[in-house]
Amino acid sequence: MKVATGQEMREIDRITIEDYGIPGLVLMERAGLAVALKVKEFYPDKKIVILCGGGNNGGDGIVAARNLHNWGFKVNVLIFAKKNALSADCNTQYQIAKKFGIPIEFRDSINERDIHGAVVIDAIFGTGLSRYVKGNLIEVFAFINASGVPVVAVDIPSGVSSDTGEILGEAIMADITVTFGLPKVGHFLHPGAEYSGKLFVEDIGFPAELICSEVLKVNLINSQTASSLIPARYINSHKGDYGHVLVIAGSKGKTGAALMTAKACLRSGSGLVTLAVPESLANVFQDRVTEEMTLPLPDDGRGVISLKAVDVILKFIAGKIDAIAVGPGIGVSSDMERVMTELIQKSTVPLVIDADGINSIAEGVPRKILTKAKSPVILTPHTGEMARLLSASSTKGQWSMEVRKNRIDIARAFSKETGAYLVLKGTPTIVANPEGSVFINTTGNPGMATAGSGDVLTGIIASLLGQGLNPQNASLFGVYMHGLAGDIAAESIGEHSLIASDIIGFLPDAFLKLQG
Ligand SMILES: NC(=O)C1=CN([C@@H]2O[C@H](COP(=O)(O)OP(=O)(O)OC[C@H]3O[C@@H](n4cnc5c(N)ncnc54)[C@H](O)[C@@H]3O)[C@@H](O)[C@H]2O)[C@@H](O)CC1
Ligand SMILES: [K+]
Repeated sequence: MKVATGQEMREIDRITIEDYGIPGLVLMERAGLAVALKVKEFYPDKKIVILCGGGNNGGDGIVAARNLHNWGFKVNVLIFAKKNALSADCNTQYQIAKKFGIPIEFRDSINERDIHGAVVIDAIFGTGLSRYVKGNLIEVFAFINASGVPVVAVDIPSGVSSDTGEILGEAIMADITVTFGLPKVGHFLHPGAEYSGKLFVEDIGFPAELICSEVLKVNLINSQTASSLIPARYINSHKGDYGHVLVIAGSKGKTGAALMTAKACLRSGSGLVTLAVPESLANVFQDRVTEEMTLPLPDDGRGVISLKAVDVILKFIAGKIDAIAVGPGIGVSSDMERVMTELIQKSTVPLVIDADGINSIAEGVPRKILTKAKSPVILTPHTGEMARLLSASSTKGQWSMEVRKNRIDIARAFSKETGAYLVLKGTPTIVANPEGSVFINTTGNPGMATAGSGDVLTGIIASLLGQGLNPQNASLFGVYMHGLAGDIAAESIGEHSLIASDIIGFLPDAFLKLQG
């Protein structure tokens, strides 16, 4: 499913009205009706207070009020705008609502009596929010939030930026948001996602070719996306048909990361997994692996692989390996930086680069090297690693803030610049491809913020690459399944106790759930 920015949605509104000839008032009728129906479904016996702005979001609110009034609900409309400053369509709805005898007041404040025992419909600002909320509206929004009344937001909670999910000054916290045509980016990025509550996307008649248009570059990764990407299993097949993944991971003190990456590969369907580890630790691994094979790599004597490992790896992968995962727990050294430089330029199979693999690039390899990659590369940084990739160390703090605030733009720009696919882990995880499209994941929970969670994701994505999914699909399906397994784990054992091996443990349930 596509996701729109505020500006894209306004353009869809405009084309629908001007080029297709559907009047704005018709769209507004359907929008307001959709909201009223949701209110009736969720709050059938309540008094309803509709807070409206003077724009078209307010117009939707007045239509909702009229329908609810017509169905016998007790409704009150409070308009937070000047009477002479209503948009044309909002004013039309205001005039109609007056004829229906609906109580309407123009206000600049609100009190306990207004909302006591009521459900509030928030129709103050929608996609037209263009600046910080100021003055008395700050108090109105804060008062609604503190009151604890149920809130249904029209299109997007007032005060939330449709483009970034930022709170512009203050915002109303909704239990339910009813949006139209397409979800907006601000519904999924934080804190907008928390403010939106449960989201419903209602069809109000926008032309399908507009809301499915390739011009829209932000997409959602949901169960439909994932269902369409499940790698096939064939009756007449053998392990060689499901890919052989080489996991290059682990160093002294960080053996668990390597093992989890390899295990996640196997649990995601790989036919064969070889774990390449520093040779001084080979015995440690030998004792702990079960289904995996091991490949000892020359190391520097301190349990971190040395530059000589490159030749061993390149020789090993020739004609035998389908994908490589490199980085979990591997350590950072000047040799590792050179190993990464060589691998990126010489690997004949796709690479998933994570953790210390990313840190090595950030520390000592100009990221330009990624444009010289011989095979597709997927990077899977978390916020801190992304900041490191983008910054000189002196500006790391500033970049961390930037990555937190601007996840979509940062991911998109990096992928376009380097030609690498980017999986920017976080809440939510964003996938970006070099053509400028981005994908927002919808699974996952705070319980997954735990050591090793990223190593598991790396293993899943590498496994999918090995099974023949292209880098984009392996990333999309991988992040969805990782989050789904985490969600099932959280349902079963709670978020607090969730550890990374639980995510691996619940991968089978995730596959079963997706397959219905
Ligand atoms: N014809 C259309 O374009 C349709 C629009 N729809 C609804 O209309 C909404 C968009 O309508 P509008 O573009 O009129 O915009 P809004 O109704 O979201 O708000 C615009 C008004 O708020 C003012 N404003 C913006 N930020 C402010 C701030 N921080 N403080 C004070 N005032 C501020 C603007 O100057 C403008 O007067 C959508 O979210 C949706 O609910 C739907 O009815 C479907 C059709
Ligand atoms: K709103």
